[in-house]
Amino acid sequence: MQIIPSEMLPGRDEAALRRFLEGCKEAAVTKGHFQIASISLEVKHIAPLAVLQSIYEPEELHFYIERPADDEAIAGAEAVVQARFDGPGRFQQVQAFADDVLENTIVVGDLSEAFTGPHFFTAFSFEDSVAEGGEFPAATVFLPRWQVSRSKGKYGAVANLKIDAGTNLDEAVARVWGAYQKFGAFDYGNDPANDKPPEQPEPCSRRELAPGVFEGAVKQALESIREGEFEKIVLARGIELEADGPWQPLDALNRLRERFGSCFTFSYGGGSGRSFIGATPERLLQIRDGQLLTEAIAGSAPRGRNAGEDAACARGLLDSEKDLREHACVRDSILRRLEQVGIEGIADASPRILPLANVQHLHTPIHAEVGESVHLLEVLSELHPTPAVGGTPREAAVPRIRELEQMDRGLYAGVVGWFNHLNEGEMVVGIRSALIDGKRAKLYAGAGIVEGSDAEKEARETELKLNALLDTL
Ligand SMILES: C=C(O[C@H]1C=CC=C(C(=O)O)[C@@H]1O)C(=O)O
Repeated sequence: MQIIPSEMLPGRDEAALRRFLEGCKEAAVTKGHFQIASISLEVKHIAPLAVLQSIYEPEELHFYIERPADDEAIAGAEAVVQARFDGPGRFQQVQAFADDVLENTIVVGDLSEAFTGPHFFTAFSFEDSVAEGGEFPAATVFLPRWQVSRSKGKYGAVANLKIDAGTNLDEAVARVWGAYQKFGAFDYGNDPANDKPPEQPEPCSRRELAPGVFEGAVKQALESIREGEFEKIVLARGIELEADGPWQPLDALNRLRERFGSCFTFSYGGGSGRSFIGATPERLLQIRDGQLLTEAIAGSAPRGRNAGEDAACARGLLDSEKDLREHACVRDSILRRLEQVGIEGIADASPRILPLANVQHLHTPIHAEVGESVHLLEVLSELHPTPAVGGTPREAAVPRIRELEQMDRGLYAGVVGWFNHLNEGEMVVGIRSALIDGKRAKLYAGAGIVEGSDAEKEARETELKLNALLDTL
């Protein structure tokens, strides 16, 4: 990646922008390869979700992630370059694709703040491969044409353009200049969608994706655990809702982020009119400044109706031998997997409580230092799926999941997130999520099964987890 000194910052005037893009075109001709021109600008207050909503096109790729508690949000829309992969090598393929794009990227602008420069957005399904005709590919990666972000009181906008020998520079300049004017002083009042309150369709039917399967699957899994086939497996159930009108995924997202401020609220649109949205508590991986954060979240209890009942539920969870065992499976597996890629994770010996609006969990944060030689996607490929959504041992448990659940998980319990050229990124686990497709929404929730689990109780737990999305939709 080539970085042009920021004094040459285009966007402050159109002539400088043209000179920068002319340079990119010359590079494209010389190298015989398209160049990505990436322009980063600090802008005045901007609300990434509102901007995304104003440019949202169901047929275009988009990505959004926010954790209100961190005061950070990033949105990207329209793919300037994209790729899809399938199979066990998908993480490596995404990395190779991004490396190739970055080799041919020329960056200019305000690069000192978070979320500046080009960012890649990704979505990985739970399984390595998806069946032909699946709703989303097993791996998608794209570099957006427009990216807007908020990070601790700073706001940024990035435009990425693909420039080759045939690019019409007048059009390219007009496009970026127009976007700069728009994002530089974004006018929320200009969006006709803001004139009326969001319309919320009413769900009119609900059906199980695999009727009558869940509790039987838990019993079968317990049998396999007793026979020593595996120690833990996470089994999920899915429901499909149909509404009297199309769901508005970004309106739903707005409600999710209000309710689940400590969760990662995300939306990924695959360009087929479908959106995968959710509010997940689970960070699979964050790397920034060479520091890695991940966490074990497993073991669940309801929230109480008052402080006393809530504390009693929390105490019950912290004292539950079964939940502690279920949790330890996840923590120990993450530490082992990190070790496989030469990373020493540091974790407390006993978990704490993570309270969410609808449920509470056992939680162990894990942190580590990562050397420059380990790529984020390499760590990701080792970690996914953790036993919080898969099982232990992974090789024995994960292949049984589809057979026991009798449904396709798709992106549920997969991974969504972003990464950049600095080997920084944030990847979260796609649980507490819904796949929205017009009037239809598929919602999934799972529960960890270990010796001592009770099928009925686990079914109730999945109901509690489903509520996160049900209440919102
Ligand atoms: C698989 C899910 O939750 C996982 C994450 C946290 C706690 C879990 C549990 O207690 O079973 C699950 O492992 C889900 O919400 O669909």
